Amino acid sequence: MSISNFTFILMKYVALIFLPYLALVVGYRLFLHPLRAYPGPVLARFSDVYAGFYALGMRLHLVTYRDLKKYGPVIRHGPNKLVFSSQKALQDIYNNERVTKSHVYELTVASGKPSIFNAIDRQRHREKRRLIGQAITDKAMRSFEPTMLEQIDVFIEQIQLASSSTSGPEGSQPVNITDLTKRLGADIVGHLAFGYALNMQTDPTYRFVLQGLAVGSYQANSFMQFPMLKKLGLHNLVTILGGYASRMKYKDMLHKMITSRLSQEKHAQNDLYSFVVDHLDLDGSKNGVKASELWSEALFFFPAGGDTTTTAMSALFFYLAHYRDVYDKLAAEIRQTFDSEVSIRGGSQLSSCRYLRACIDEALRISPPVSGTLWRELYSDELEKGPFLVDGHVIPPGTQVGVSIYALHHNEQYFDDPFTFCPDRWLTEDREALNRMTSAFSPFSLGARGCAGKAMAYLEASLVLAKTLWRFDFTLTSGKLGQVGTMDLIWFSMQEDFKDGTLDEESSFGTFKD
Ligand code: HEM
Repeated sequence: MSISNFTFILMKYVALIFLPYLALVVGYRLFLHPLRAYPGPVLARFSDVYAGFYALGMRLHLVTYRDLKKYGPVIRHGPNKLVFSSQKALQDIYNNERVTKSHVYELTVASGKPSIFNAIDRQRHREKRRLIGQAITDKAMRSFEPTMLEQIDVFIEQIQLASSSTSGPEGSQPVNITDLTKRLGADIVGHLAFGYALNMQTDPTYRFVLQGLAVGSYQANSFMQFPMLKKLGLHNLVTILGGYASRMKYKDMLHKMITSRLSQEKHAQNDLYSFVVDHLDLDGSKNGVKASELWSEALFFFPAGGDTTTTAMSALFFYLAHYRDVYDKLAAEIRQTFDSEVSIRGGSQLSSCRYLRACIDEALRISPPVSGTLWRELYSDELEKGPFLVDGHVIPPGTQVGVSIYALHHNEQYFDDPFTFCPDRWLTEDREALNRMTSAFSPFSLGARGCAGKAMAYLEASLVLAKTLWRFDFTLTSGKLGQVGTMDLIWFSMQEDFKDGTLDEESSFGTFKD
């Protein structure tokens, strides 16, 4: 028998077995599955390909928003997935001791060791949270603040340098503020996690890490939506394409950071190591967090604390440049509160800047850095203890549930005119409206798995904004660069839903003047 004949017969038998199997699976998921009555796009009701496709295109949060509008407040967005968009569901899912992160988080575990982010076991997570959380409490932030301020001062100097390097048509050179905030975010986290000066703001040597982080987050997000991608070994492909040299460079950097820290005295830096070293389970007798695990936890700080805060700051600059009235009001508040740039630091004066806080909250609402659906499921030992209820729906065992943060933050039931950047909404005297909004505002998620670094995020964003506005006047760059980051409406026919001026890309250009 020739090879081509053999291949043909093989394919025929594969088709004969595989196609009926596929038909059975699709039929079961559409007509017999416990979630069959929930509406949603047909493809999503029987396959994860739907969510996977949009996750790969980085549009899943927008599509989820559109689908919730189209199909109703609870939709089936995967064979075993339900997405909700109410504040009641938010409480029932995330503020619930019976619920844990979904098994898809296991797909993000690197080198076989779960971190605080992807530890699913209740006890294991509690131990990690108790330990790691110590490095990012309000108290820890007060010790770390001088280091953060030093880095922010470098950031201000970098804006100064970039805007004055050559004169542009408006008298100063346009600056891509997103690039600068990314480097700042990573430098701050490098100090907090490893007590190490990566100096990405001033020296390009370690900037390759930013690209690696972006690929890592993209992969993790895609795998969680479409687990088949990981099963097919896509991550190996990325590693191969990324190349041996960059992997070696990364390992070398990690090695340097760890050995440099270990060569110093335990409490020489205000960093993660110093905050937790006395509580590590050094000999493995207490079943606690071991020294070897600490460095993987530290690595998680880069996406957790770097990427998110950077996105928030980038969004803030974007909206301030687009909403001149907001910009003027904020600049006036900062300049009236502080009489010099050096006096800007954490404390009562900074907290008294209510408009600043309102601007940060509004940016986190309109462009939440974590914008997707954070999947959860019932702990297996809770199955016998009574039904799992979410916003009045009894959730069948094995179902992953979540609330789309982006959709909730743009839900008109909670936020009037949700696509308008309006910090004043947070300063309303109307208690009922304020309570309604706060109940749905969840950029940091909530409950036991909510963000541990909230205090750090607010401190960093407040200091960066206050110092930049104190030193500079900035405007949106004119011409094409001024349009960077604006929503590309071609993707969907939903022009009525999304207004021009909504941040889409993670980039925005501004023109800065002293
Ligand atoms: C604006 C900035 C930030 C936003 C919007 C944000 C948002 C979030 C969200 C939504 C989660 C839950 C993720 C999930 O359930 O899968 C989370 C978890 C976490 N975040 Fe943040 N975050 C921010 C900044 C930070 C910073 C600065 C740190 C400090 C390093 C940090 C540390 C963590 C940690 C350790 C977790 C895991 C918590 C756990 O599972 O116990 N975050 N964050």
